[in-house]
Amino acid sequence: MDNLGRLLKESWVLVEEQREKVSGYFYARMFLTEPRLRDLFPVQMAGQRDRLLESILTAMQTIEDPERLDEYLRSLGRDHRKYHVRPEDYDIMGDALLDAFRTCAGDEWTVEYDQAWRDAYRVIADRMLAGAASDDNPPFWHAEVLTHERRGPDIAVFTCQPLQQPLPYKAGQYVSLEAPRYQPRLWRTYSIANAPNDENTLEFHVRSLGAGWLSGALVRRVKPGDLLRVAAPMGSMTLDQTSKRDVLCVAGGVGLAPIKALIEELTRYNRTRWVHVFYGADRGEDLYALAELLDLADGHPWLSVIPCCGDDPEFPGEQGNVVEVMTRYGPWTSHDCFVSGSAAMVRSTLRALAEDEVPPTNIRYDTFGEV
Ligand SMILES: NC(=O)C1=CN([C@@H]2O[C@H](COP(=O)(O)OP(=O)(O)OC[C@H]3O[C@@H](n4cnc5c(N)ncnc54)[C@H](O)[C@@H]3O)[C@@H](O)[C@H]2O)C=CC1
Repeated sequence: MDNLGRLLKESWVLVEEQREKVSGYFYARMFLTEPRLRDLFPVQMAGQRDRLLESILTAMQTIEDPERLDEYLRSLGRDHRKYHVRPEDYDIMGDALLDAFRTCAGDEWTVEYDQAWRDAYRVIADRMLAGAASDDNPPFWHAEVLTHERRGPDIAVFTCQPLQQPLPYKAGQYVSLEAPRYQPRLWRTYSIANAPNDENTLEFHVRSLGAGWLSGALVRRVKPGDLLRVAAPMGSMTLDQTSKRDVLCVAGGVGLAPIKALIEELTRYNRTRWVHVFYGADRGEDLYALAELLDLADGHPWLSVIPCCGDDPEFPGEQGNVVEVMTRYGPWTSHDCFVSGSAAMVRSTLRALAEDEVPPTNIRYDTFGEV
């Protein structure tokens, strides 16, 4: 690791236990300096606070992979066009962030750490600005909800269609969504669950265990005819069409969404690569898209789908969580691996694949900064 990476990681340790304090201080300082920026954020800030730190974490996790970091920051910049952020706002945010770190870290914060974050922030801001400047698409798309289907008490599958122009993306990517009618200015990321198609429709799978926030509205309130806003696509969990390796997909719960998009994409050109999909949920009734997956497997001999349940002894398929089951079928050493689910599930899968000695470059996942 180079010196900058070391300084960032060392200094992060001083603040990581105090994330809430850091983000509280950051937003307070930023809104004090530029009250106009307050209007970009939702009335209730509680669900918003972690977003900034998640992005910083993702950037730090990719710092040793310059190509991935560059693409991540550029797409984050494209995504941030939805806020109508001005270049000078980036300076205000950078000052507020450094101030928050300094205040929360206390005496152990050094001049070296300060300079390291200043340098890193400059790189981050420049790449995000470059990403935003090179994007000819609108800052966000208005999309009309076409279908909305509840699949159990907490899960919905819905489709929408961008109105002004198609939204170009790659299978496996995710976007920020806003439902202005129900939760104005509250943007959250969701993976697109279908491969790009001629009708330009986008499918989403959402689970919400509580009543509040955006997922709650998307599951329980949104209906056909509603308008959503969709920001620029992001994410690196995409297929390399030139790869000859077989494919392993590991999906936990609604983490199936990007995996389903990848499978759809593969059905268009794949003839030669074996594709194994492990799809896990706690109970059989939570495997909300199993029938569709099995239909796809029926039509494509290269595709096998292995459903599993961790908490349903009556389930006729595999028993155990998706990582345990996938491990039983391994090793996966020479596969291209795609992993999607909760942060804990992704972490556990990465550990299992490391034991199989899968090269990290053959593993794709997007965790929105949580792993
Ligand atoms: N691109 C991505 O990575 C995406 C991630 N997600 C995330 O996927 C998650 C899905 O949530 P739910 O549907 O509620 O599913 P869930 O969290 O109930 O988990 C479903 C299954 O995943 C496995 N699993 C979960 N935690 C595990 C662990 N620690 N170790 C081993 N296996 C584990 C188990 O088989 C479990 O039955 C959410 O956190 C969501 O944010 C959703 C869409 C895309």
